[in-house]
Amino acid sequence: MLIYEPPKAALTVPVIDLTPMLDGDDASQRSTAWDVHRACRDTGFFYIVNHGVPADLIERHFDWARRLFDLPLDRKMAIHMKKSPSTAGYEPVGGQVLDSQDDKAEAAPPDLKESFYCGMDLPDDHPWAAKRIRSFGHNQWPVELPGFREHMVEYWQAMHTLGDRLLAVLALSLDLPSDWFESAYSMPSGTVRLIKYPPQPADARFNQIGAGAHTDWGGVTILAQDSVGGLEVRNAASEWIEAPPIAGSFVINLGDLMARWTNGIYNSNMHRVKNNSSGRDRYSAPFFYSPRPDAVIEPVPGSVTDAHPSKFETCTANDHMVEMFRRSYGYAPKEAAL
Ligand SMILES: O=C(O)CCC(=O)C(=O)O
Ligand SMILES: [Fe+2]
Repeated sequence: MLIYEPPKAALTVPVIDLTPMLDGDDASQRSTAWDVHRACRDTGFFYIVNHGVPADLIERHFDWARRLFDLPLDRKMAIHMKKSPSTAGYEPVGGQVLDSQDDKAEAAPPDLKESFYCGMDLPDDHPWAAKRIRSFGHNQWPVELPGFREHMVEYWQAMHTLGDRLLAVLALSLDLPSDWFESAYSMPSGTVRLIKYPPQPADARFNQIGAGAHTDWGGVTILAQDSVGGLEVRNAASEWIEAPPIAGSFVINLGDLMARWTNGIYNSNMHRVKNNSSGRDRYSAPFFYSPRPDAVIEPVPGSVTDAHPSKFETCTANDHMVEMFRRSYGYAPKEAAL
């Protein structure tokens, strides 16, 4: 368990304008890629603006999140994530211990958040849904909220498009062709998550906060946060700093698989959430964009040298994600073989 200490207020998470990736020339794309390179080596976090996702889609996303979490608890429990073979659905408060990466350390208290997951919306008999892997089908929708499913599918698609744009700039930032990640992201694992954090309660347990310190497990995370604040990130000097809300932005951070892919040159950094506001719930909406489950994660060309030998064992994307899920939720979904 990592003991909570208050963060510094320095804004060192850079803001990167994605305009060149939408309609820029080669030189402006390379310059953006270089900004991304520096951010990924340093904190592994950056904000993006001018990303091409309409503001009203993001606004509607938060409206649906509020409507979902406002449902009575028994209605939300009716779609508990344990009922889905792909773990899609509702996670009640206390359902996850995000500060669980080091499974030999003293156990941390559970997170003070509730959440909802949905993955790629597939029919149950689709070959990937039949494998019962996280993020592929078996979504559970709240019957009380007509239109919720259609919205989530629309948001999923928008994140998929933006995710591909980010992978292109990440590839360029590593001196690779812009389509380098494409084959690993055919039939990708994409998960929309909605999260609600109540204000930090006075009677919380020792070191208990909204989301305990953790790294993300997959490829790239695209996070929309509301105006409340509370996201904190560990910087290159291992100090905690705030990543405050910036209107119209997404926070981008790299997950463990991207760190493995780059042999640790890029950082999948620790972050955590504490809602210090008085009386305001905080809502956030990450999209986890990860390679296809059977993608073998080996260091990209140029990332292993004599001076920088290979740091990680080769694994499949799914091996790592399942293990991290098990550590934080205390169970592993029963999957078919890949
Ligand atoms: O709510 C946030 O700002 C971050 C959430 C997060 O880190 C996660 O879901 O992995
Ligand atoms: Fe996270």
